[in-house]
This record gives sequence, structure tokens and C-alpha cells, in this order.
Amino acid sequence: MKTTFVVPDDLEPARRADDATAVGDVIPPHNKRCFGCGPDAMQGLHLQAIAGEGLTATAVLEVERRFAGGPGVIHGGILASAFDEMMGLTNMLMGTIAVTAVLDVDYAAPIQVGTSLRMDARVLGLRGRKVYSEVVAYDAATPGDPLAGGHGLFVVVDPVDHFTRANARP
Ligand SMILES: CCCCCCCCCC(=O)SCCNC(=O)CCNC(=O)[C@H](O)C(C)(C)COP(=O)(O)OP(=O)(O)OC[C@H]1O[C@@H](n2cnc3c(N)ncnc32)[C@H](O)[C@@H]1OP(=O)(O)O
Repeated sequence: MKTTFVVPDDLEPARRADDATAVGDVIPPHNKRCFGCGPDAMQGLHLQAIAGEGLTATAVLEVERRFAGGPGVIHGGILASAFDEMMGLTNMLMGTIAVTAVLDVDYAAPIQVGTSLRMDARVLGLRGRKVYSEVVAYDAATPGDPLAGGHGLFVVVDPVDHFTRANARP
């Protein structure tokens, strides 16, 4: 893949929270109406990310026809949403809430409707409040070269303060 996203080479290590979702369990949705992970988001992706060892998680997105952009292939924005969500959920294993500041997607190959898209995400490390994460996507049926990859720079926030201010009318 050919991303130009720069991951600092002096990241501080990130740590799994003691009360993080157990390995093998689904990381609970952070908001039932979230487009990425919420069970009540009627048109959403309904991602279920399984916590892995350390700060990793995996999910499979069934690329349904409703996710199409170009004929027969996934819409780039849908893939970006799935990547954003996968990294956001994986970050939660640290026991903090971090919102996306920068999202970088490397669309390495077209992804056909009907693909079972496996996404493996992990936290790379920290720099102060900044969290660097990555995600790589494969065809679950025929693993081989990645079909796409993503990086995110997230910023740890106090969720009550952040979302109270975000929802305040000017
Ligand atoms: C319940 C929670 C859900 C958790 C899971 C979420 C999964 C999905 C994730 C999302 O989609 S979140 C929604 C999309 N994101 C947003 O709506 C965030 C909107 N942006 C903001 O609210 C603020 O800009 C932000 C909180 C990201 C930063 O504002 P702050 O005032 O808190 O921090 P500040 O601006 O001081 O930046 C902190 C550090 O991040 C750096 N930074 C911030 N934005 C950056 C940027 N765009 N590019 C590069 N660096 C950036 C900034 O330079 C600084 O670096 P240093 O510590 O080294 O000085």
C-alpha cells in the first residue's frame, strides 16, 4: 500500500485497560444509534468488533448492495466509515474515549459487493492526548494482499464535556 500518513517513530506505548472487553468478546457499542456500531441505527453498518490480544480488534463487514458506490463496488465513504469505527472501537480498549482528528484511507483495490471484508485494527501508540491507530482490510474468503488500509489520529477527550459542547446550540 502507498499511504503518505506519517506515524511518529517515537510513540509512547499504549496500555490495555484492566476492565477492557475480554479477548474474544464483542466490544460494546459506544452509542446505540452510532452509524458504525449502533444496533439501533437502521441504515448503519452494525459492526461487531471482537476484542483481540492487547489493543487489537477484528470485525467482518458484509459488503451489501446498499453499500455500493461505483457499480458493484463499495463506496469509498462507507469504507472510510468502517475504518473510522474499527479504530475508534479498538481505542476504547484503553479505557478512554478518543475522537477522530485525522482519517487516512488507502484504497488499494476495488472491493466488490458481496465481499466479506475482514478488518484488523490496532492501536499503534500515543503522543500525549493523541492516539495513532491503524486498520487493514482483507477478503475473508480469499486472504492475500490487503484490499485497503487506514490510519487514524484520534484525540482523547472528556466525553461528557466534548459531547455537551458539541450539542450546544450557538
Ligand atoms: C462516545 C465516543 C465515541 C468513541 C468511538 C468513536 C468512533 C468513531 C470516531 C468518530 O467518528 S468521532 C467524530 C469525528 N470527529 C470529530 O467530530 C472531532 C472534531 N474535532 C474536535 O472536536 C477537536 O478538533 C479535537 C477534539 C479533535 C481536538 O481539539 P482539542 O481542543 O481537544 O485539542 P487540540 O486542538 O489542542 O489538539 C490536541 C493535539 O492533537 C493535535 N491535532 C488536533 N487536530 C489535529 C489535526 N486535524 N491534525 C493533526 N493534529 C491534530 C493538536 O496539534 C494537538 O497536538 P499536540 O498535543 O502535539 O499539541
